Amino acid sequence: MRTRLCFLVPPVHKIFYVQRASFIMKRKAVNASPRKQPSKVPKSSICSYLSLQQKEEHSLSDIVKPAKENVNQNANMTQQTSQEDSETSSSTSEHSSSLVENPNPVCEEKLVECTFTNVTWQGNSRAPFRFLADAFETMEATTSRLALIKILTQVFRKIVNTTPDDLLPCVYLCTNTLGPAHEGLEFKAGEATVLNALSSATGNSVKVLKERLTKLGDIGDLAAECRTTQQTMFKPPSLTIHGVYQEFRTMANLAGKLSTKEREKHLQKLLVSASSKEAKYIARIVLGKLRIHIAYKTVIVALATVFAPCPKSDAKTTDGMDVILKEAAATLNAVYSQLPVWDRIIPVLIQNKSTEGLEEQCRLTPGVPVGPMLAKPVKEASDVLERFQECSFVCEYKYDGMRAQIHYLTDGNVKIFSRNAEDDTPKYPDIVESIKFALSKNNTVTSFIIDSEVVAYDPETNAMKSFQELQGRARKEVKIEDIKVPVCIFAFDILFLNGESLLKWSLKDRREKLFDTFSTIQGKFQFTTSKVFTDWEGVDEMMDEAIKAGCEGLMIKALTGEYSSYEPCNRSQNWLKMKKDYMNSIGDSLDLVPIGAYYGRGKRSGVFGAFLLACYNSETEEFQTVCKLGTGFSDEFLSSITKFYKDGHILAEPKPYYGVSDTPAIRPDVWFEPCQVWETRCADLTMSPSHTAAKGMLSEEDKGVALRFPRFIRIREDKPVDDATTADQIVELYCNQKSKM
Ligand SMILES: Nc1ncnc2c1ncn2[C@@H]1O[C@H](COP(=O)(O)OP(=O)(O)OP(=O)(O)O)[C@@H](O)[C@H]1O
Repeated sequence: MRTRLCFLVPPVHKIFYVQRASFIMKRKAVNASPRKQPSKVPKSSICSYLSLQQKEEHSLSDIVKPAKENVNQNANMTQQTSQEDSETSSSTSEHSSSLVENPNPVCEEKLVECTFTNVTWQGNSRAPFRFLADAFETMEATTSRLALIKILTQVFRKIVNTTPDDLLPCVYLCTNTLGPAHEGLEFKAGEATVLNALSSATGNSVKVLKERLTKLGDIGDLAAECRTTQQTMFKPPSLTIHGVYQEFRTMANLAGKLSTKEREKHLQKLLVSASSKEAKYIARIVLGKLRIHIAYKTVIVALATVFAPCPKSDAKTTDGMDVILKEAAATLNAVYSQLPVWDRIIPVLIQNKSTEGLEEQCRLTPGVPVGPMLAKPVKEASDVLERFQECSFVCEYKYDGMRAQIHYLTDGNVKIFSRNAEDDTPKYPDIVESIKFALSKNNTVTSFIIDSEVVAYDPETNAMKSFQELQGRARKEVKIEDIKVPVCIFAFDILFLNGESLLKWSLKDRREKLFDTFSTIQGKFQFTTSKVFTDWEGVDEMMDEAIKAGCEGLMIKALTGEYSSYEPCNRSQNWLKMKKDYMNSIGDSLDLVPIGAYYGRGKRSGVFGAFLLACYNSETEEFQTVCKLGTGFSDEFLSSITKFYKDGHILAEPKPYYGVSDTPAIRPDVWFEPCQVWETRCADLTMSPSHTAAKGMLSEEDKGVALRFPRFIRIREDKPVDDATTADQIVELYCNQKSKM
């Protein structure tokens, strides 16, 4: 993917290395400064682990150093990270002539020591949580991606070698999740629950704890501090990885009036048994703020390293291993994007002792949402034609609604999943009904997965309604008779039919299958309006028609050939999106997170008048500022948003993971919790000394990127904050814009 990017935008290749260099510098700065590490942001979408090749392409051989070398490394790995980073590019050639050992412990059948801890255990007991807490502590102090992968690989390898049953809970705890996204199991505990539990476990009053928390700024540090001062009469039983995970699941499953109190008791029990370090990470996990800098992609690479197939003896060179590791990571990546359920994948890995055979055993399954394919923005005909010169392409209306992946299960059940794998079925009983009608003439269908956009629709005028209308629809346990905002499904793809995955089929064949399988029902179930093209003739007219019909623009997709398969979770050039509004601007809107606000004056006095917006840097896990936003708001919006933030989303201090410059004009009057994503449009992007977005990733290293003439469009309720526009995307938009000037 990166290669394609480099091809289209040559400077980006350089940017990547500038980025790495600046990252090393930043690492040094972090070591030198007392400023806290950026913390993990809440809830990752299932897409966030992708683009593996983008940044790890040249790094895998570094992980495959001989085990002995790993063991002898200085235990304080964190101090070495910047050096390791700078050595990375030469590591392949350094080792290419020597034989390397396979990192797969199952192949080599030997125990591998961990450099970050001396905690050990036997195969007949459970893995101690202390082991994981040691790993978390080391990872927290590490920002080098390679070092993080190494530590995590050691963690997984050690567990696979001793108590493989602990691998599944370990993976969930490392990703700060309790189960697959579509199960929707959440911790359901806020700061108050943790403070109450800490108070009961340590004897400190909640008031004292709160005051201390304001000083420390981190609930984990508070929990660790409390444990250090707490004396216990009897030594409580040690915590295990499995035990902690099970306790968390029990807490999450509690429901009803007394559940909050019950949850506190469970948490108290854990905290009483925890050491200082364990308490720190327990408190953080419960609040979804683990702060160990790992995303799904790190987990995938680490697991792939542990379960890479054994090399044939002639492939035991670093280069040979590099290929094996990349393939293993690609396999695991592909499997996870089709079946994002560790409970299904990890037992197969353990049983097969390899990633081999995984694709056959872990397949796309109706009932489990697939990571949706995403699109890249384009703004000119030449971009499209350059991409699709060898094949015909289809233009479809880009509807302004919400993504819906609709599954039909063999037991006749229908499930509807959002873009973030949330189960939206209770929200759309009308869609369930429409699907059954659309299928009614075809009794050969036993199961399917289709991709579609749900749009608010007026059945009387047969017109589409705005996205805002759709957002106004009730969300929970909706009854058909209560529905006030009818919707129409616009189906555009089919991924699975009657037990067979169609992902690898060409879009042309998938569309034929889609049209053959379903009957349309006006205003309830329709196919996207689409036309096939081989050149630009007629595309502009179609764009005008789409806008007139109330759509955002066009989606442009390859019909045949290598670019036409369905790529779960991938935002590639295989799908292009073109929005009329942006054709004269940067090509796309941005989804940004408000992290602060400025009090309004004059007409806006009494409400916030402007906001400080940030993009998300997934590498450093920081929110980096990109503009002050003061236009595009209605008076009602400003009143309601002011109320929303004042009702419990204002912070006393900026989060340690907010990247904000010292420019006084940028400092907001109040800081916000990062809890919303706002779609924002702008005229163009410019380098700025006042903003920090993508700072160090472009040629002017001391400047960030800023939006010029930003304008608020709407709140993106379907996006979690770590799904906001990333610093990488900002760089790409900036470079695309520059190359067109
Ligand atoms: N015909 C269509 N084909 C595919 N996606 C469509 C279509 N019509 C509307 N969409 C919507 O457009 C989105 C594709 O744009 P993109 O992949 O960039 O998602 P996004 O980040 O949510 O961006 P955007 O803000 O443009 O919706 C899809 O997620 C889907 O919800």
